[in-house]
Amino acid sequence: MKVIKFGGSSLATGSEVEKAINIVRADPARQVMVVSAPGKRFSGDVKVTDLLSELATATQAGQDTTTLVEQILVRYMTIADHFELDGQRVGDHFRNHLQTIAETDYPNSEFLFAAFLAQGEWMNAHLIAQIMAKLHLNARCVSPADLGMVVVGSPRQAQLAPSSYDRLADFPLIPGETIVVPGFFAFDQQGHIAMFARGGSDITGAILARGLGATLYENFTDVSAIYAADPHIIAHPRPINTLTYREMRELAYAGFSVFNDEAIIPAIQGNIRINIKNTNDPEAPGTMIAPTKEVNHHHLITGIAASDGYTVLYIHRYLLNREVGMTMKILQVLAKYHVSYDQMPGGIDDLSIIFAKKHLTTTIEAALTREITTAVAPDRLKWLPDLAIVEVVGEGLSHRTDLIARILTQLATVEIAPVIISQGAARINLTIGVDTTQAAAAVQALYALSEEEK
Ligand SMILES: Nc1ncnc2c1ncn2[C@@H]1O[C@H](COP(=O)(O)OP(=O)(O)O)[C@@H](O)[C@H]1O
Ligand SMILES: N[C@@H](CC(=O)OP(=O)(O)O)C(=O)O
Repeated sequence: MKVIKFGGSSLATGSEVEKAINIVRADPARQVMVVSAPGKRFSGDVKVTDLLSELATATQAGQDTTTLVEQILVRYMTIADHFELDGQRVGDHFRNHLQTIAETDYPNSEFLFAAFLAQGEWMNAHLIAQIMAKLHLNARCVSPADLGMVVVGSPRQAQLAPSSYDRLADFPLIPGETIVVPGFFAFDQQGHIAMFARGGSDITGAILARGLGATLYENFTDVSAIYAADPHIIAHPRPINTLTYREMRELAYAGFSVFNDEAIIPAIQGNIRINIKNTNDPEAPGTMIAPTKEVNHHHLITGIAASDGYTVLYIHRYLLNREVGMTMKILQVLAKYHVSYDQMPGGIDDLSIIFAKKHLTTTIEAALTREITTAVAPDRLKWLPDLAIVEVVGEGLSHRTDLIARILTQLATVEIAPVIISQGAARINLTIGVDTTQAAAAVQALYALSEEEK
């Protein structure tokens, strides 16, 4: 059995949904179809999930939401029309459904927000199951709750409760039948909707692949492969045949938005290979994400990713490394404000804590400055805003002693002086912090190096 997930970029229009359904019917092993909400139809278009985010905000503010609701519904009605389903009926059904969502009481605004955002996937899964039934395919929509998925934690960034896997293992898949499952959300113990992180339909697919014992997790999107660099930064970058889980996780974390970084974890736990493929070119082999691979000696650097939106807190104090418990005191302050950090490189007298900006506010920054100053009395403490992380990734990075030197020299040739450099003992990635304005230039320079480095 295979789990097959289609991203919003593959389900934005009726003709794309048709391609997706044809891909599912081409292989009877594709018994579990996970769907996202309709994505952008053209550059500048708005994803349904983003429209739902606006709807949540407008509903909370007590504004008139009629136009916004119709803007969302027309996306589904157009897809229904493509298959000669009654678009008006689909629209009426979903309008009532969104009305119910708006009238429900939620424990707080976070739950309300999650409940609204989840509806993009909910409506798409219901519509696609109806379309498949009209096409005389044996398909039905199954909710994450019916599968036994239960989530815990923040309603906007939920995690699967591990006990879900016991229930998933007992879910009876029927030979010859495809279940259509909405991605991106599930319910908590109290029955409230909670969503995974944005891009989280990939996570649902990976959970189902592990929990239902799939032989393969196929992830269909709008590119024919994962490329060695973001195609928005490099024109026609080199496609990658195989990535290891570790490589994918590092690259996804640092900007390869084609696959969600959290979604690799269930695949690792279940030892399930992931095949990224193109809905518009389903015969192309795509990229395989696997536990191990043969190192490509022509390209020891597998990929280069960049992501902006980071801030560094730099703390300097002489003999910092001698004082037992110093780091713990800093971490206690972070824990008090529920702030997680991304990385913490350091020297003998200083520490640099890298935060994703989305985890900070000006109030939190001020509180951290105040309390860390009290806790460890630094000689110097300063915030360095506007950091981008450039991640150079490859299982082969340790195969040449001069590779790290060449990476840094290459950056120097384009006059980029890294703010931060960090390499873990696994030696599969080099993290380079640069000013946000230099991120694209750094990727271009390092991609050129990865092409010439033999
Ligand atoms: N290294 C990369 N290789 C391929 N695509 C990438 C890469 N980095 C970023 N992307 C972008 O990821 C997009 C696919 O992700 P996304 O739009 O989230 O798809 P989906 O809606 O199918 O989940 C591609 O269209 C491409 O612009
Ligand atoms: N629709 C959700 C979940 C998702 O995974 O979407 P996509 O598959 O289009 O990246 C989002 O936009 O975050």
